[in-house]
Amino acid sequence: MSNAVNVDAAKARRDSLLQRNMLLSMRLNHSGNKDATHVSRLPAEKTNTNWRASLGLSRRLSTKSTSPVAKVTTSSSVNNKINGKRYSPARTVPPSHQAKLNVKPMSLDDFELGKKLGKGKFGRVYCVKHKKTGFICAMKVMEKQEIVQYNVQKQFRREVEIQSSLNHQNLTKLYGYFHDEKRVYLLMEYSVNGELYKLLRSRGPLNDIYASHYIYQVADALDYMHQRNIIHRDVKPENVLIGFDNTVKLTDFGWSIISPRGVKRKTLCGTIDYLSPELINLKPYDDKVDVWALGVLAYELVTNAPPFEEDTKDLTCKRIVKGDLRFPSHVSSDAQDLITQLLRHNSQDRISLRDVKNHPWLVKNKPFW
Ligand SMILES: Nc1ncnc2c1ncn2[C@@H]1O[C@H](COP(=O)(O)OP(=O)(O)OP(=O)(O)O)[C@@H](O)[C@H]1O
Repeated sequence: MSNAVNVDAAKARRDSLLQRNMLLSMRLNHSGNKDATHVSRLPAEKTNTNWRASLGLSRRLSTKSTSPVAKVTTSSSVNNKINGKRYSPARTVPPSHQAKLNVKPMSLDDFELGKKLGKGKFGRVYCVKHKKTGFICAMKVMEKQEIVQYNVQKQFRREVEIQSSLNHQNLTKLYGYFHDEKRVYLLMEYSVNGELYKLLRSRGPLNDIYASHYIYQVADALDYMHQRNIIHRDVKPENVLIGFDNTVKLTDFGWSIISPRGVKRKTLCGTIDYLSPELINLKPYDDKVDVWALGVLAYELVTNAPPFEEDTKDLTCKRIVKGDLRFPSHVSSDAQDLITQLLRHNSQDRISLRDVKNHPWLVKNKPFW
């Protein structure tokens, strides 16, 4: 079998949506969990909805003078309060102001299309150049019809709102979006070296210097998100992109959720190999599911395979719940110590993200990053 076929097969196994639905149907067969049902609604009934209204996205644009690409905003604020303040990721510029600012809405004509960077479930991603300024970014192109057909308007809207509200060096920035009759275009920060997943498949396992550097950055990004009461819920190497100088960017906020502290959630999500015991057991959960996933990621970086991988998903789930964690002998004792502290069965016993950043495995390797 060729390497490409191997990579595709491995990737298919890890496909979040398929796994979620598979696990969900396993679950529904014996538990009928109400909170999980929304992830199984594929494909949807709706096809001729007013797509913009149904996505909750505005046609209006706003500008930010510091960015060469006009900042585009969503019309609706998220109906959540964080620490007593209303969470409003992006403001809408009233039409009257736009007239005064003479803002011209962006369109595809403003960009020169470059290399295709990849293809996701709901679109293709290209490297593009903003013609007027030469600004390079990644453009995700999605068919409106597919968004509505697969009933992912809500997920898409939340992804846009959350991603545009985040500003951290290790999170892929969303600069803005625009649309035409058929498609929606998202403009994002471009990561030149692609997915960590592909790097692992071609060059893994990574040595402690690279692995600890990547784990530090993802921990810092998650810490930033959790401080804003946002849980990522889909941390895995496919969702970590690599930029220049080994800077990594956590990406794909399709399963991210705003979850005020103290409020536990129940929706099932994530990729099987990265699911925490509380998710598998359908227990209420909080941001500690990301801490668990960080432990799985650290293990995968230093061994090239997730810690509980088995031939069937059922067996994988059983090993996760049992906490059957074993290390190959080449994994350093410091790495083992951190991973063990991240992969504690009881979520409250897991190491905090702040302590992750001060763990000896990271501190000792830091001078070599
Ligand atoms: N900002 C970016 N910079 C560089 N490459 C990117 C960027 N965003 C996406 N890509 C590449 O494009 C591919 C497709 O990305 P996309 O976000 O559409 O889908 P995905 O993450 O594979 O999966 P999903 O459909 O589950 O969201 C990715 O696998 C990645 O290689």
